Amino acid sequence: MSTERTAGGRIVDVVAVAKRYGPVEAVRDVSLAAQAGECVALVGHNGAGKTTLMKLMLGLIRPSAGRVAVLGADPAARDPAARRHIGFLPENVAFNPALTGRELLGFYARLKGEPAGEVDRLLGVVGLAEAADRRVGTWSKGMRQRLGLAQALLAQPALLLLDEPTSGLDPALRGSLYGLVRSLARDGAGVLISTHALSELEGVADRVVILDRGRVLASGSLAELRRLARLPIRVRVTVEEPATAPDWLRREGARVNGHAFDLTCAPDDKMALLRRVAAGEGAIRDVEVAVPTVDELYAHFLARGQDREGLR
Ligand SMILES: Nc1ncnc2c1ncn2[C@@H]1O[C@H](COP(=O)(O)OP(=O)(O)OP(=O)(O)O)[C@@H](O)[C@H]1O
Repeated sequence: MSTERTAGGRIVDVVAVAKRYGPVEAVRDVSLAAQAGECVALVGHNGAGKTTLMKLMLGLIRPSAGRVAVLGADPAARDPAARRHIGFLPENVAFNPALTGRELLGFYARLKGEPAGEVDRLLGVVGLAEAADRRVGTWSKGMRQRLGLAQALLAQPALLLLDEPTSGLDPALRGSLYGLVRSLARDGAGVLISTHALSELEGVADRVVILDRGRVLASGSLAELRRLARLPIRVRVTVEEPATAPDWLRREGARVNGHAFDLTCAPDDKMALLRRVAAGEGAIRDVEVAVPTVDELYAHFLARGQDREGLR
């Protein structure tokens, strides 16, 4: 196994990078890093700059400003040995439909100098062993996507770049793909995933980088982003009898569903509020606490970014 996978080793370093295509600033002053064993997600709407960042990490394009290092080297230096350590699943995987899964993966394995045994192993890893000898033209989108993932996993890459790997997959297939991603990260790979959907990333991404029109709006773990956003927490208190509910609850809460009151509070005030609710003893039947969803977090950071640029 390559030394680059030593726990905590820097796999990707993007420092103050800009990329311009003529008048279009696809990426502006972006810095991000991924360590060995870490899964980092690039999240953003269409045109946010996710694919451009992946192309920069693959060395397919060069930055207009700033610096990109992958496994300590310039990815655009065209060193084939360094390229072996990078696995890439493009956004739109296209395979020759007349070939079988085994033939296609065998072709990519030969390109990477991998032994034939790896083909069978990887077809098993992505759950395609049984379909391997059918032409991929007869496969579902999810099966083709998993073949793309198997191709990206050839040669045990130290860095895995997955560009919108779950687009078009049903929830069960998304779950199994993300399960695979987690196990690769546990084995020491650095994984970068791009996606439109922040809500998919709970329990998957160690860190999330939210992008909008080429710049980073926020980055951190989902827990850190929640703390940063300070979005209100919703508390629903159900009482035995509204008429005998504590005075403060009737005053401060919004009555819903006959027997319940909705309250909101800042994250730091949550425990104090729950203590007040608990002091209501017999009058209180139930309490539910709802933290902001990841979609609400995403909307918050997008809106904040647009406010700062005077776009709203
Ligand atoms: N080769 C190119 N020439 C000109 N403009 C480009 C080129 N590639 C990308 N862009 C522009 O750069 C911006 C960022 O594009 P990019 O493909 O990186 O976004 P993305 O976040 O991957 O979007 P999507 O979710 O739609 O794939 C867009 O405005 C896009 O039109």
